Amino acid sequence: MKPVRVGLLGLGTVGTGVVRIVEGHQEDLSSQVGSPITIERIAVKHLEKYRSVSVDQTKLTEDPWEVIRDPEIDVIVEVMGGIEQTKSYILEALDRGKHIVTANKDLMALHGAEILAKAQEKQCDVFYEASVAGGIPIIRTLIEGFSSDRIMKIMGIVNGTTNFILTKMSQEGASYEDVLAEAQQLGYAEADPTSDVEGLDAARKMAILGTLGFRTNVELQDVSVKGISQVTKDDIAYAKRLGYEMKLLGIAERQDDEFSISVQPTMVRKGHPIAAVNGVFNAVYVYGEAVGETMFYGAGAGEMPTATSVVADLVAIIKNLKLGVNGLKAIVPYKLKKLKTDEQIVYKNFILLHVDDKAGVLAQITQVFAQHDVSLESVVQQPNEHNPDAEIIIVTHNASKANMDKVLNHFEGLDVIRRIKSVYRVEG
Ligand SMILES: NC(=O)C1=CN([C@@H]2O[C@H](COP(=O)(O)OP(=O)(O)OC[C@H]3O[C@@H](n4cnc5c(N)ncnc54)[C@H](OP(=O)(O)O)[C@@H]3O)[C@@H](O)[C@H]2O)C=CC1
Ligand SMILES: N[C@@H](CC=O)C(=O)O
Repeated sequence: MKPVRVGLLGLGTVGTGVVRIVEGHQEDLSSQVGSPITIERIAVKHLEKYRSVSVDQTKLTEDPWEVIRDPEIDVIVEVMGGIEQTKSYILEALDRGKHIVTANKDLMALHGAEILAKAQEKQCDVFYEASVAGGIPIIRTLIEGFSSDRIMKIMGIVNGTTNFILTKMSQEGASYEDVLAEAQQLGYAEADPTSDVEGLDAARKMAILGTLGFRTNVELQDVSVKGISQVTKDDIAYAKRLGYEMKLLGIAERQDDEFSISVQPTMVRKGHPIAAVNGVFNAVYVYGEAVGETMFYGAGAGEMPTATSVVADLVAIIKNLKLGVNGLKAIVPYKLKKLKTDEQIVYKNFILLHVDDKAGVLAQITQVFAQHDVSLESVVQQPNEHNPDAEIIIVTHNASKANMDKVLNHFEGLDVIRRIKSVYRVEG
């Protein structure tokens, strides 16, 4: 049995897990695919760096091209990160007939269509299961498991770092900065954690899920994005008091052939299964016209969960090699996309206002909502613990984004409003 030879780009958090699984599960893997799997070359940035897994030093190189151009290598596993330079490695590897596994959502969200088209042209596989929700096999589920259905909604906690931060802030009262440092140390955060906390990482993942779920070409700029860096402990406490959990939620919704897609901190009603997803765990809720509600849950980041998905892709490629069917599974979006307008995007809102503590203010404020056709589920006025202003806490019924924007613009010009303290989407 000729071994299948793998070139690994990156030996950081995920790469280390890949080596551990390929070595630790070798017997089982090779019996599944009918050949041994060997990691032949590994590209790293710093040759001398300490590695927590033992590797033959002669396999290491600081030049990824050496791995890409090695004629002995059949499959490239890219767990290095980066976008433009990494894209050029992948395209050249495909030109050379090598199959690709990647965990790189940045690359796939921005250049997935081009890479998949090249893969099809070269009859190569490009699999990217680990790029969304770490250890949850959601990509294969959307492509294969739901091929018969029409997916109407995908809602996900798809960033482990921010869920870890929000959970620790909510359950332990921990500070944002301390928990972010812990997430970095545990290998959950991106090299630049701004993309986690500002929602970009989740937006890239939602663009991938939207493309596969709605079978259209969702691009990153189609996703409206807001991260968690402005979420305060007070906001989390208000959410809890009202019966919600604060989550960074990606939401992709479709109506007929139009869709909207966003990532934003969202107050999720306790009792919705997604409200109970804590720590580094991710969950993807999928609503299909035929199947109804489904939900997929598991670790969204970290060495071994992510490596599980990477190595599963490797196994799938080798099985295809044996059958001679590589390159057949690239998804080609079949529809032109149509984004919903702000008039068509409808959801409930939580608004916290600091206002003058005097008679008539509440009536003035509720009037603004009525004027812009936004009806209210609940309104509470109470003194503010820390200053002479009063607080008004409002939860709306479903309202269009366009009308809510009008309300908020109107508030900007109202003297009695000291501050629009917080505005969040409400789900569930
Ligand atoms: N961490 C996670 O939980 C998850 C990560 N991902 C994705 O997986 C990929 C890898 O993430 P992760 O393992 O956390 O990242 P790390 O930063 O831990 O590892 C990156 C690895 O790539 C190597 N590397 C970086 N740049 C170069 C370069 N120019 N040439 C050669 N080697 C290079 C580094 O070398 P050296 O070790 O010498 O510094 C390191 O081994 C990213 O795309 C990430 O978004 C996806 C899902 C989950
Ligand atoms: N930084 C990402 C890693 C996995 O994609 C996250 O926290 O989810």
